[in-house]
Amino acid sequence: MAGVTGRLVRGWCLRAVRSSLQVPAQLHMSKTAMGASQKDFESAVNQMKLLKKDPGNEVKLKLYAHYKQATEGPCNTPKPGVFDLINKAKWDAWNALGNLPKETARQNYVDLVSGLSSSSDSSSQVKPEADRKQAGYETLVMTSEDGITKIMLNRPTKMNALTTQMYQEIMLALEAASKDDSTITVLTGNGSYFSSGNDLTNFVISPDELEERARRGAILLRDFVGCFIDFPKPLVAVVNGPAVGISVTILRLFDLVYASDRATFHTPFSHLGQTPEACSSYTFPSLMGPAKAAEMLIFGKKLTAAEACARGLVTEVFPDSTFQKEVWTRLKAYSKLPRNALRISKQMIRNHEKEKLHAINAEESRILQERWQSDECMNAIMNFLSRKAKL
Ligand SMILES: CCCCC/C=C/CC(=O)SCCNC(=O)CCNC(=O)[C@H](O)C(C)(C)COP(=O)(O)OP(=O)(O)OC[C@H]1O[C@@H](n2cnc3c(N)ncnc32)[C@H](O)[C@@H]1OP(=O)(O)O
Repeated sequence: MAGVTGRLVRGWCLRAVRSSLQVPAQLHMSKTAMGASQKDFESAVNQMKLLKKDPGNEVKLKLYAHYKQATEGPCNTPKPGVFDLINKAKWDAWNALGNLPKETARQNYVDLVSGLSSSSDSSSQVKPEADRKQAGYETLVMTSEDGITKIMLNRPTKMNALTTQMYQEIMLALEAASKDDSTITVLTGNGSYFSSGNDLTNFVISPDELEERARRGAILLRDFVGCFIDFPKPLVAVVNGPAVGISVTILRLFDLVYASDRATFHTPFSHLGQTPEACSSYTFPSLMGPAKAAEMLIFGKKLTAAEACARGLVTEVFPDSTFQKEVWTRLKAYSKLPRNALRISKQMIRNHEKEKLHAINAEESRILQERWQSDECMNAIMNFLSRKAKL
């Protein structure tokens, strides 16, 4: 199951697969001449319920298809509509099995689950060390050293695209950083990107869930941005590579923005049928003037690091080859400055517009809640997922 179908199902949670894999009570417990018995099959289904690690969407689709084939035979239900992405992916997977005999499907299902269980057993043997390092975060690496708390986005293979879980973990990390004894808090990215912005698979949902998910998304967005507006200590963005969408607009809520000369700054909201967030509809025009803000926020012009610096969005640009060394040397020196003075000065600079920013944040989130339900937005997401268009 490669390409488009694989992509269409991201965001489909393990719980949903587990529930679609429940064993009907009337199944018999007889051993067949061919491979796995009904009992083996049922115990594989039960094992799936205990699986701790998400096996990924391609495997989940395979499991779903083989479960359906094993219990109901060949797919003979109507094909779901084109916008019903998840059910269509599931239907495609089942339908692709054609006339595969039930017994073979059952055996394949048992083999798949047994492969998953042994790999999750072996990974659990090496896990404790990794867990300690991550201190409870799955999508971030958080460290505190030399008076600096560093929050590193850690999905390098997905260009640090921000999943729902990631927004929540960043909020928790900021809350912890605001209370720890560090002087400065840093946000950066692992790998080649700072972040490619909102993970577009956050939008992979069935049509009947759209309204509720848009409502919850708007609340999450408002709370997420609110954490940056209220953050009490100096907050620094170490922009190690390209930044897209909300990872650009949020930068104006940081106190320092250091960028590698490899970084670019791109806000393709209109291309996605969406509108600005993170208070950028107010902060960008006030920072760079309405004409330059329009070029970015309405027309999606991608800026180089030097251009972003000239527009006041970036504090300073460093050559990529010396970026990490220069930035961390600078930050370590800053972190030795008197902690309370830094904190109070930050609050004096920021407090003037805090209330206004919260109001703008609420309004932008409300508008986006509507946008996410629009055809323009849906079509743009479909294009990305099917890779007809790259931004
Ligand atoms: C609570 C909700 C709040 C919502 C707030 C709203 C925010 C608005 C925004 O942030 S708008 C911006 C959204 N982001 C984008 O539109 C970027 C989309 N991604 C791309 O255009 C490209 O991936 C790229 C230019 C960032 C990188 O291109 P490149 O060719 O170098 O790499 P790949 O495309 O092959 O990417 C590698 C894998 O990473 C996946 N991926 C990258 N970015 C995203 C993303 N934003 N959402 C989902 N997935 C992303 C990509 O699909 C590849 O995965 P694969 O290897 O499994 O195919």
